[in-house]
Amino acid sequence: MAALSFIGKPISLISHSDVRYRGILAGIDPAASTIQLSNVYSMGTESRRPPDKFIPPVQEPYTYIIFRASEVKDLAVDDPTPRRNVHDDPAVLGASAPQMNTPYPPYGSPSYQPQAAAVVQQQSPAQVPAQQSRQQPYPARQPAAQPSVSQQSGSVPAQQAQAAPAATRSAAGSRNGRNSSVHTATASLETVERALGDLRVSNATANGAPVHQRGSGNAGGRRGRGQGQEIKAGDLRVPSTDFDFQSSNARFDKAALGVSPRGTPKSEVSEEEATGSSEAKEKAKEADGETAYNPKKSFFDSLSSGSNGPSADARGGRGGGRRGGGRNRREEERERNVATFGEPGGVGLMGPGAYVGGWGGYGRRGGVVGLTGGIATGKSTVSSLLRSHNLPVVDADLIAREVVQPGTPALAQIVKHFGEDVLLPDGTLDRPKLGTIVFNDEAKRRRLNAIVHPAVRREMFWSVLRHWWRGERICILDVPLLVEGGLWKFVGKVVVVYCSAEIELQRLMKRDNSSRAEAAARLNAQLPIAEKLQYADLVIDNSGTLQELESQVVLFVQKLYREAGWSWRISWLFPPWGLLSAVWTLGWRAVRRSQKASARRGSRVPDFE
Ligand SMILES: CC(C)(COP(=O)(O)OP(=O)(O)OC[C@H]1O[C@@H](n2cnc3c(N)ncnc32)[C@H](O)[C@@H]1O)[C@@H](O)C(=O)NCCC(=O)NCCS
Ligand SMILES: Nc1ncnc2c1ncn2[C@@H]1O[C@H](COP(=O)(O)OP(=O)(O)OP(=O)(O)O)[C@@H](O)[C@H]1O
Repeated sequence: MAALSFIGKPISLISHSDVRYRGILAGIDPAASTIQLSNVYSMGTESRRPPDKFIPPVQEPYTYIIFRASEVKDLAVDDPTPRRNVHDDPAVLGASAPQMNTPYPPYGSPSYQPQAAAVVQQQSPAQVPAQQSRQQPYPARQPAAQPSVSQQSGSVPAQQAQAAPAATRSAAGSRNGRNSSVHTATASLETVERALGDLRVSNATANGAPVHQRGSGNAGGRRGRGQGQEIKAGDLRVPSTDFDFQSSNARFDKAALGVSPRGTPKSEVSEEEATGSSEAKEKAKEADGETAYNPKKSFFDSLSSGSNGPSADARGGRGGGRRGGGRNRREEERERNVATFGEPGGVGLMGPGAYVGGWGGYGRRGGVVGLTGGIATGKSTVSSLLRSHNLPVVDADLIAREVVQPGTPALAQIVKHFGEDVLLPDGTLDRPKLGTIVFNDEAKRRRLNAIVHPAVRREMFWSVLRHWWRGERICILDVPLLVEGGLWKFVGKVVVVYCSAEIELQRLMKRDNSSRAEAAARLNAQLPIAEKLQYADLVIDNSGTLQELESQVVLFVQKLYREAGWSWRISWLFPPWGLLSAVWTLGWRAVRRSQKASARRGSRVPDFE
């Protein structure tokens, strides 16, 4: 877990071939014993090798490279300062435009492979159309051809390239022995994790910050993670002191990923697009090329005040699909929610302003909490835990099932666009069949989204209002596409349930009993988890055991309740106050976002963009 805390940090990695790579730590896969970096620059051998064995740097960044841990010689967390432009460096003759918004590309694409044996897979962004790279962060197939040294030789003359750039201090440090941030990863991922774990401890101590003991404490970095290695129930210690989420989140350094939150989410298409009018198609094109947030397509901006909710008997649905157990659980939870909060449709007096106002008074401090993550990172598991702590959860997946029950307008639209074939004999939606269609065809998925999402939004809106009306001070929105749909801007907190893409894939395959290709198709339909981290106010790291997850959730709940305090009551009793504070909250968040964005612009380390 300690090593994972460096996800999102700039890393310098030296392979046994003496090539140094700089990139953002995007994942560590204990099963495959690999380390993934994104936005990677190959710095070449610099002066670690004699001139006749010199390998020059490559100017173009690679969207990602996966390294064999056993072939990693040195690993360092790069000091982001000084912030230099590559053009300031005498070694650099020229450079491509900084890479923005480049998540993991498809593993299966034909790609050039760097020479170092440490490299398992890599992808040059130039070879991946922006949209494709966005859409296919995870491989459905195995990697392409092996490295070619000649291809790697960049246009930088050896002599110039040999002058080690100033920004490569940590690697230089490793050459000259060791600087404080360099650790040797001799032969295993465990060692890499330990090195990072030790580094974390030493950094915290050096900064005067307390070294936080959580669960199994720093030993977490040393124990084998995941892969069924469970800690005994008796080993689980829930600390009585408050968990320092702030410093925990600081470890998931969003800015270090170098992708502006404004730039990444892919907006959803409108209902018009589903009908395929030319104007709508134009809009869809814009959406594809669009990098900035588009309020017209954001979640709440397209809210309708009319309820289009499902009939009471819509609940329950087929449930099964490919993950029957999970769905049954959701349905049971839904039953409990209904028992507690009643059927949808009761509250109709307040518009969206009141909704935000109702929650906005403590939006910053809890209120409506957006829970998201990648597919199968554990959102539902976290939701269940939150419910067991009596927190109300509005589940977008569940609502998405309700709004397509027989007799609903959304189902009629689906049949119109996808044909009767997507119906089962009993008239319900054949979810696995539709899933196979839409997760392998982006246009069709967007069309489905355009049909289903507006109905989901409306229902979620009313659902949250009901919770507020009933005096719930906290409401969790479990929305897989929170970031993609733009809703993240309208919640008080964004909580991302994280695990590495590989763990995600493994859990998805296991849960759905699906092939790697099927699972990858689903995973690729979403923004990569590493990118979602950038939107997080809090990260729940679900890379470890369920017990570890549970202890994080316990602390998270304590924090939520404490932060919610009492001030929410004012908003509840006096809605205009709620409205005002909502405006304040949203304004405050917008200012924070733009401050962060300009800070990022001002302090950009081009190598990591
Ligand atoms: C395609 C459908 C019929 C497949 O149903 P199935 O029962 O196999 O999957 P289920 O609905 O349980 O979804 C499982 C997970 O897939 C992911 N997912 C679902 N839909 C989408 C989508 N349109 N885009 C990206 N990821 C999606 C989410 O992480 C979700 O948690 C169904 O997912 C669907 O109707 N999707 C469109 C509605 C939607 O976007 N739902 C997500 C929350 S609003
Ligand atoms: N810490 C863990 N260790 C092992 N398995 C886990 C852990 N957390 C979750 N799982 C399992 O991983 C699978 C995915 O979890 P879950 O269904 O909660 O994910 P999700 O994010 O809600 O998925 P989706 O996006 O499809 O809704 C489930 O089978 C769950 O039991």
